[in-house]
Amino acid sequence: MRFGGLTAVRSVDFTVNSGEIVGLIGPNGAGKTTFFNCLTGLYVPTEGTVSYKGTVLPPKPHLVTQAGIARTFQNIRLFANMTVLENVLVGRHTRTKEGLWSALLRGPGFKKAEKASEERAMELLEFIGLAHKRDHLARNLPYGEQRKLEIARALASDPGLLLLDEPTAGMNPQETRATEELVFAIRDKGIAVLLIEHDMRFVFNLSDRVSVLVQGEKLVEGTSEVVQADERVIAAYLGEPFEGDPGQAEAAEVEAAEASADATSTTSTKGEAQ
Ligand SMILES: Nc1ncnc2c1ncn2[C@@H]1O[C@H](COP(=O)(O)OP(=O)(O)OP(=O)(O)O)[C@@H](O)[C@H]1O
Repeated sequence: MRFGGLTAVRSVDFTVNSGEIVGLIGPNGAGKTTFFNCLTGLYVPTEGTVSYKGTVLPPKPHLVTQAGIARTFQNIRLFANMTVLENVLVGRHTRTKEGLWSALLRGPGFKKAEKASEERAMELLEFIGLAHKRDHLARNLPYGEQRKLEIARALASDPGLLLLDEPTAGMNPQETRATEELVFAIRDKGIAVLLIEHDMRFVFNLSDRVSVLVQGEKLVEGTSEVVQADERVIAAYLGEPFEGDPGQAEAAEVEAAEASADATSTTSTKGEAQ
């Protein structure tokens, strides 16, 4: 995927199998979200294709959802002034066959479909533990529940593959643990999960396989153990391997941090004086 002169994702060949949880990690700007956007039809890749169950997908978001791939976004994208139930029902629309006229006339076919959709939405709310809040406005939910609701909305399209973009961003440790259980439960339903995450403990704990993107290219892919031990990953992403006298290295880091803090406070003092 190229943007003008910038190649954001280069020759990334990537497969997710059913029943798998796969983690996609990499430093900021590595191309992870761009890769998700290519998979879901938000971007039309400059070269290459995305296939689902052996069929090449047209790069159009609604067709990708219809085919069986659903996603959440890095930032919450709920309908804040709609209820919890309504938000899930919105995610259901790709699976209802009733057309516009039927919906407008609210004929018997529409009412039946509406009832079935509502039942399915309630099942999903039970599954994520928000059934008791069905009539609450989305904006009034605590942050962790809003993220859960996004996942329920994505599940409402009955996906075979769920893409989660930083599902634990901004969560406290309890919410993160609950999300971990939720992802396992989703996998246990037979849905494949591909997730972008910066929380390394979360990603290595959950994933059957982890793929590392660096500057738009796949650096390494393997089990959590393999990836965590890979020298290139440690150097490029997890931090330099620890070498030499720890005392000296620490002292140098503290000195550098103090020097930069001094510089910042001098600048801000100057700023205030002006
Ligand atoms: N629509 C766009 N137009 C131009 N450049 C873009 C566009 N989207 C992404 N990029 C660039 O592509 C590169 C990859 O960005 P991307 O957001 O995919 O990285 P990321 O790995 O998801 O980062 P982060 O972890 O910070 O979310 C960056 O250099 C970014 O500036």
